[in-house]
Amino acid sequence: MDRFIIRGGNRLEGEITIGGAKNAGLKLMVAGLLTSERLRLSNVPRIADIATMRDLLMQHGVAVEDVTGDGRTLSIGGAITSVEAPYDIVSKMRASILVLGPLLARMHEARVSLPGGCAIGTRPVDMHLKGLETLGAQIALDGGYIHARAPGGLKGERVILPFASVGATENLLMAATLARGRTEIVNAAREPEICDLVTCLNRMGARISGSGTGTLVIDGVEALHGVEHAIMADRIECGTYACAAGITGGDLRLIGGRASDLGAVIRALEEAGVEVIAEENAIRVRRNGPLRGVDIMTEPYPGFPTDMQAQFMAMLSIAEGASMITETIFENRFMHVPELNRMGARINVHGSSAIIRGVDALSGAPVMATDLRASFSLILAGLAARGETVLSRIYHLDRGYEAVDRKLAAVGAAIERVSD
Ligand SMILES: CC(=O)N[C@H]1[C@@H](OP(=O)(O)OP(=O)(O)OC[C@H]2O[C@@H](n3ccc(=O)[nH]c3=O)[C@H](O)[C@@H]2O)O[C@H](CO)[C@@H](O)[C@@H]1O
Ligand SMILES: C=C(OP(=O)(O)O)C(=O)O
Repeated sequence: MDRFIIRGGNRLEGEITIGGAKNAGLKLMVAGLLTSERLRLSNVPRIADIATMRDLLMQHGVAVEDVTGDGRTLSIGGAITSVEAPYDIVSKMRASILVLGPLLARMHEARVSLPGGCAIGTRPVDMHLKGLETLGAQIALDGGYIHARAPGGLKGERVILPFASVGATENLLMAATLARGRTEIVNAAREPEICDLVTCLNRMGARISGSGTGTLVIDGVEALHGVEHAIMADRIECGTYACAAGITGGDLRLIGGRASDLGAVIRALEEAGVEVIAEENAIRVRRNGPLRGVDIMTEPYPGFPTDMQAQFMAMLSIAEGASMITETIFENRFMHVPELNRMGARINVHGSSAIIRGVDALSGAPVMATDLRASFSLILAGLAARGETVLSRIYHLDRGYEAVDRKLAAVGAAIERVSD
């Protein structure tokens, strides 16, 4: 199993190119199930989750071709020969649940393994299922699988989500594009990745309005067609490297980063004493003065993203004064706390809040990654710590960050990937 060895203390300076967004790319790949024509996606990140989604689409019989031979442009399409999403793939990647709506819409049937919980929470899919039932699906749970049928096709309806779930919004949105009549999704999630999906679906011939608002209106169409679409830049990767500049007192230009997607993150960075300058097609992030403690609460977009919580916690662990981070999206997303404390941080968790008392310095230690963003928080801590940090279980990181060691080493970090 691979590990990262990080020797802390280097100030990071230079340019990092931000890749395509994992959380947009995965859903855009799934959108390929909605048409028999070719969907060509560019700016594809080379990460493990994209490879897993490729396996899943191929399991459905759909072709996924690497057009340019470098994994950056994928052409997806063809006949669906299986409506089953098996346990071994779904258990690797929860986003697999998103094939449910498109399969139902196009094939009128789907058999998808229940994803179960993961390191950050129980993560039920009740809103996905209830919403699809409202659109006329008959759903049965059997042997750990969701068996869904819509013999006469799905029918547009008004669906009110009790919580603005990203995944439920996307599943229902994709299902509704091929349903009969009008669907309204009320209390829809407004994440930029959903807007990217809507843009692509509309280009494919879907009739969706309300993108970026809490109500999506979808007028179903007979069929969608193939298009080309470039995946948006990854706002979470961008925010993560912004924290790398913040924690090391560095100066990074994040090429491709879009300030408009990062409002709450930029506000929190600035409050913490990190300067952020929006440039054309880039964001420059630097810190000269001290880091200051800030209070943060995670919320659905446009609030502060839960996917940036662990990285901010690492950065605030060496800030002047205290910070409080409240996690409202997932019930168990503090697994990085004991690992950060092993590196000398002073963090206490009280229910859904963590109190971070800034320390003068962290010290390197062997630590273990527990999930994707938690893994990066430990890298950030390692970059700022005295001495050597050895981060194991980095397969979590490979799910969603491309070439972390190469990108960080290019801006001055002492980081090395080693295999046992
Ligand atoms: C692949 C992807 O895009 N993942 C993102 C997506 O996850 P995901 O789509 O799973 O996140 P959701 O917005 O659906 O989940 C938010 C909360 O709602 C709960 N819930 C959700 C659905 C449901 O049917 N019932 C239910 O109770 C979840 O357990 C969680 O506590 O949005 C999250 C919130 O921004 C991000 O952290 C993830 O990175
Ligand atoms: C939680 C995340 O992803 P997933 O929903 O795929 O687990 C994430 O990207 O931080």
